[in-house]
Amino acid sequence: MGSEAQFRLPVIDFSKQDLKPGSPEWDLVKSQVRKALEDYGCFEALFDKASLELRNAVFGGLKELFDLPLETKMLNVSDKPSHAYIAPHPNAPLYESIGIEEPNITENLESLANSFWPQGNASFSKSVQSIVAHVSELEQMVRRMILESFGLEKYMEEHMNSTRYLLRAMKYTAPHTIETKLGSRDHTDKNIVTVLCQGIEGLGIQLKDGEWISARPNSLTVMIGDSLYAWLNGRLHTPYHRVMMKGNKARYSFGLFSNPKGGYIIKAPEELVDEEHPLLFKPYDFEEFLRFFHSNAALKSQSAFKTYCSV
Ligand SMILES: O=C(O)CCC(=O)C(=O)O
Ligand SMILES: [Fe+2]
Repeated sequence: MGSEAQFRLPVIDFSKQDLKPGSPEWDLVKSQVRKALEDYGCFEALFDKASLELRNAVFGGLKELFDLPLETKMLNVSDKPSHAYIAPHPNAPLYESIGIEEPNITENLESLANSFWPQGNASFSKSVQSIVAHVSELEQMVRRMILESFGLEKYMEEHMNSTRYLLRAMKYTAPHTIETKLGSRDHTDKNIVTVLCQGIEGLGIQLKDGEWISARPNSLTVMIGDSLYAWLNGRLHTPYHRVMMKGNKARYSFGLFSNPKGGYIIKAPEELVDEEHPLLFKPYDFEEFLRFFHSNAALKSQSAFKTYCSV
């Protein structure tokens, strides 16, 4: 990990002024997105609206957040285990994270800031609100392009309305070592689309041939999760990824995850199922799957997702 030559993810430019559905620029980017997601399951997005200045302001806010006492961070309670505060754990001693549900709703962000800081934290709320607005715009463009590229326009509204966002902020403590240490073990994401933003290097992505490559420091990485893989009946790739750490710098990152809403049944459209492409997954409810994922039964299986809903 770590040498320039390894920064080999496809890079796709979303910063063009007139990137509007139907324009030639849109169609060009759409074909790049489709190809990258078939081959890698992810790509690096260039998106000026989520500027470096704004990202640095967010990372500054996250540092303040993670510097709070443990008892304060534990106040971020949620009935969903993956949405709450996760403290460093013997299996992942460098990692801690905080989930923010529906961060695109201003009141959610403000009530979170109020639970951490007695007077709130206006600059934290403002920068997070702004990055979420831009990154969710990018996420929606990507999904729109994916559906269009498969000729699934008639499902667009249903698909867009069947998800909600989760923002997860992450801190990886510096290991103070020369050799690399595991920050977060290899996994595929369970949701629809993830957009990850890292302040410094550390994110590794596994290629289809098993080789690991690094995402660039300061990059925005867009990747596909298991639920979109299932909905598309396996047409795009879901990449394994992990975080490796070395040296003396703490690493901050955040991910905006589009998650299927509870109660919505994920089922591949009939257009994607035929003799050549038999149905891969039984229709399922994401929140029921999450309950299975956090149960003991899931711990025993290689891939909880496949155990839960493979045909
Ligand atoms: O910190 C990162 O860059 C990766 C985090 C990740 O893979 C996840 O939260 O699912
Ligand atoms: Fe992940």
